[in-house]
Amino acid sequence: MTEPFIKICGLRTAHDVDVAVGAGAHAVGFVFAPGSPRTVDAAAARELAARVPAGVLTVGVYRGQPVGEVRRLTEESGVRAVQLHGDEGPEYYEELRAAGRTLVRATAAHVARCGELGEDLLLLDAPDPGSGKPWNWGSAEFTPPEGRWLLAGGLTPANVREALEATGAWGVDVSSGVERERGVKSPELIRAFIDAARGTPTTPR
Ligand SMILES: O=C(O)c1ccccc1N[C@@H]1O[C@H](COP(=O)(O)O)[C@@H](O)[C@H]1O
Repeated sequence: MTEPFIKICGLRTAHDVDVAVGAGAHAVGFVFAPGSPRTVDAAAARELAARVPAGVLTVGVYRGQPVGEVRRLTEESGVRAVQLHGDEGPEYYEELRAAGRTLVRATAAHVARCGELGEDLLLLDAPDPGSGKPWNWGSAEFTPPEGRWLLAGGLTPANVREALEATGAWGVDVSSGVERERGVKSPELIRAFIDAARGTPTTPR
């Protein structure tokens, strides 16, 4: 199995960003969706994103927000990718594509293949994103989509490897499973998650 793409989401402190990047995350996420314990504003995200090297993707996370608001927060923060957790249609995706962003479509629905709405990456998530609750990715009824897709929803250092092997996902995304309390990241769990996703034993650092 090749190394999976690993995104650590819901980061709010410079230290957590440095830990995730230093441990080998391929992407880091900043939540702009209102009502989350992880929500940051554009100015805070801009400072955090400025710490991230060019080879690591910065992602703004949105849920059901008007496209103008998504464009504004994305431009003000400088994040390179947009992750959409709503029921946006192809025109919405097209407008953001024209603005030059990488597009991540997040959904709990069955999707046959990545790219149907013009997205670059598909993210299959639980119905209640960011809740830490898993879904039935391990069941016989789940048919993985074609193309590049990320698995999220209730992943932890203890189950991420099994999840990757069971589903064949191209990558994984996590928030709750690397927190010591809701909205507060644990550097140790971030490192353990990345090591586990890669299939390497965790070493104390
Ligand atoms: O993290 C949030 O609070 C959030 C809020 C609104 C939309 C998406 C959100 N996070 C996404 O949810 C999954 C992580 O889920 P879990 O906590 O690991 O179960 C991931 O895709 C985040 O980007």
